[in-house]
Order: sequence, then structure tokens, then C-alpha cells
Amino acid sequence: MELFKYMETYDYEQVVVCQDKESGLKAIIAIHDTTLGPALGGTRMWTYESEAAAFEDALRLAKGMTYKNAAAGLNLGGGKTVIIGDPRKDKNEALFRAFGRYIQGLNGRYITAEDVGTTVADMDLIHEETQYVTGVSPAFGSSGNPSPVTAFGVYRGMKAAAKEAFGTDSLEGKVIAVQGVGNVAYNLCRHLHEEGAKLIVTDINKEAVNRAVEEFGAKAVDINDIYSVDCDIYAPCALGATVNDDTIPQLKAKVIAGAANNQLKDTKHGDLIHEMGIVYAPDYVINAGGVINVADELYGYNAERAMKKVELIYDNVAKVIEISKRDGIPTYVAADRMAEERIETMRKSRSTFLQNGRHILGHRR
Ligand SMILES: NC(=O)c1ccc[n+]([C@@H]2O[C@H](COP(=O)([O-])OP(=O)(O)OC[C@H]3O[C@@H](n4cnc5c(N)ncnc54)[C@H](O)[C@@H]3O)[C@@H](O)[C@H]2O)c1
Ligand SMILES: CC(C)C[C@H](N)C(=O)O
Repeated sequence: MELFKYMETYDYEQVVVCQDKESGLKAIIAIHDTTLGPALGGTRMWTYESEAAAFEDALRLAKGMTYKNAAAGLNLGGGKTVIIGDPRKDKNEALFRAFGRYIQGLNGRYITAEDVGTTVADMDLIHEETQYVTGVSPAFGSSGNPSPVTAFGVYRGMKAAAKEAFGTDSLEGKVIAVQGVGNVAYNLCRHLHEEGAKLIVTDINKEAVNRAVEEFGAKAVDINDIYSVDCDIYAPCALGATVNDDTIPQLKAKVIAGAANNQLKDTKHGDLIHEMGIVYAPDYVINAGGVINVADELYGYNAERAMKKVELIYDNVAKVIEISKRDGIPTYVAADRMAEERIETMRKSRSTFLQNGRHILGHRR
């Protein structure tokens, strides 16, 4: 990857590479755009095939957060971190504290939270070193684990997409294929089960599958079979790029609505599913519940206020579908336009001079 060329093409502001030999920390903090406010986005810990793959993931996820935060109406920019390592083996106190010090060094340009491979306990360690972390233990007045709230938002957004595809937003009796039953999807399955949906699940982690089978009567399938099962809704809730050339021809679902970030491998796949008449709830619109929840901490956390905002993901998904129908464009394009319009409007309105911080007038005596 030619880093500067990539950054220039997609207009990234900053990439910070962090290394700490003692703890084994190898982290990449990508800040995409801070027009709307400080960049807020989670920290992913994952074993990457190569450094290039880690950079690419950090960059793609950071840009996704710019759009997610903008579309959700938050006054926040987009950023993300990836820590290269195995979350089951490579975590230690020094690693997260070293990482916290790097975040503190950015002086508020970037605020972190949980993502795949990191937990509230990890955020608590980061919090020992910096205030620029959310999703910390409720004991600190924080909002804790964002996953159940993300799940509730996905559930709300899935209902809005179902309304478009099936004429009703009831999920009772609907067959829903859930890929990955981790932190978010476990809670999503609970909502779906309570509403009377029939679940088909898969995961590389057998314990996670067994839990869904036992608690929600889900049917388990092999990881490669989840795309082709007979279902109404496909819910990608593992990692990204699962809507691609190989999987699209297998899909029988009329709706794609799930928690994973970057679900479309490429934009052309969003065009293709649109042409096929599949209702796609854009990933960053439907999975914004977690970031809406942690962002509320910045105002002094109020769970009731945060949940009210998360409920509105139903309306946001419905709005994107409306724009898509009105303008004859795929939903992912409609969502991008909605986010970009907000960023551009704010960028222009901020060109008015405001006396804050150090500037030329600061030299007057
Ligand atoms: N946690 C949040 O609040 C939040 C918010 C927004 C978006 N997301 C996104 O949602 C997705 C899930 O997040 P999470 O926090 O539940 O993560 P998680 O790690 O708890 O769950 C992911 C699950 O997917 C499984 N998995 C991985 N590869 C798989 C594969 N090839 N096939 C089937 N299963 C596979 C894992 O074993 C795991 O159980 C991620 O893409 C994440 O970025 C999470
Ligand atoms: C800020 C976090 C809750 C971020 C979350 N992992 C997301 O992708 O939205």
C-alpha cells in the first residue's frame, strides 16, 4: 500500500503508528476527518496477515466512523485504532496503558472505545492514562459495554428494513441468518427471539453457537453455509466484506441488515444487491447504537437519553431507504450523501473566524 497516496485519495488527516517494545504494543491510530468534532472510534485487536492488512483495516474503519458519526447526527469526527495481536494471548496491562499514553498525546483529537477483540476491562486500563476513552466501567460514571446498545439499534434498523421489504416491521416468524454470534449478535438474537423470529446462526467459536442454540432455539450451520440458507434476512455480525462476488449469488434473503462494519467488499456490491431488489440497511447507519451510547458520556452519561437516540436508528434507516427510492440510487449511496452533506455544511459554516486558542491576535499586548 502506498500510504500517502491512499490517504490523499480518501482525504485522511493523520495516521499515528505506536510501538512499545516492553509491552509488545503495535498499534495504528487512523484519524479520517475531524470536521464535526474529535474523532471517536473503537480499538480493534486482531491478528492480521500482514502489516499492510492492518493499515488497510484501520483506514477503512476510520472512514466508516466519519460517516457513521455524521449520519447519526453526532458532533464527532471519525477515527479508529487497530492493535496488532491476538486478543486471547497478547493482552497485558502495560500494553493498554502504553496505548493510553499515545492517545493522551493526541490531546483529544482521538477518543477510543471498544471494538472487536477489546473489552470494558481494556478500556479501564486505557483510562488509567487518559480521559480520551469511553465505554469504561459504569463505576467511573461511564456507559460500559456498548454491544447490547449496538444490538438494540441493529434490531430497530432491521425492523425498518423489513417494513420496506415485507410491508410490515414485525419480525415474528421471519427466518434470520446471523453470521457471528459474538457480543453484539448474541444480544441481537435475544431481541429477535423475543419477537418470535426463527434464527439460523454460525460462528467460528463453537461455544458462541451452542449458547445461541440453547438459549434461542437457533439452528446452527457451517460457516460457509450461512449465505445460501433459506431465509428472509441475512444479518452479517462478524467481520467485514462478506457481501462480495462469491456470496451475493448464494443469497436468498430479501434484506441485509447486521452489525458488522464495512459489509460491502466494494461499492459495486452495493450496486449489485440494489439491482437484485435486496433491501440493504447501510452498515454504519444501522450499527451506530454503540457509538451513540458512548458519545453520550461526553455530555455526562444518561442512559435514558442515549437509548432514545438509539431508537431513532429505525427512522434513520427508513430515511435512507426513502432517499434511495426517491433518487433511484442504492441505499449505501443515499447514506453516504446524507453523511457528506452534513459534513460539508458544517465545514462551510465553520469558515467564520472564531477567536479560540493561539492565533495571530494572541501576539498583541
Ligand atoms: N461492539 C459494538 O458495539 C459494535 C458497534 C458497531 C459495529 N460493530 C461491529 O459488529 C461486528 C461484531 O462486533 P462484536 O463486538 O460483536 O464482536 P465479537 O468479536 O464479539 O463478535 C464477532 C463474532 O464473529 C465471529 N466470527 C469471526 N469470523 C467469523 C466468520 N468468518 N464466520 C463466522 N463467525 C465469525 C467471532 O468468533 C465472534 O464470535 C464487528 O464487525 C464490529 O466492528 C460492533
Ligand atoms: C465507539 C465504539 C462503540 C465503536 C464501535 N466499535 C463501532 O464500530 O461503532
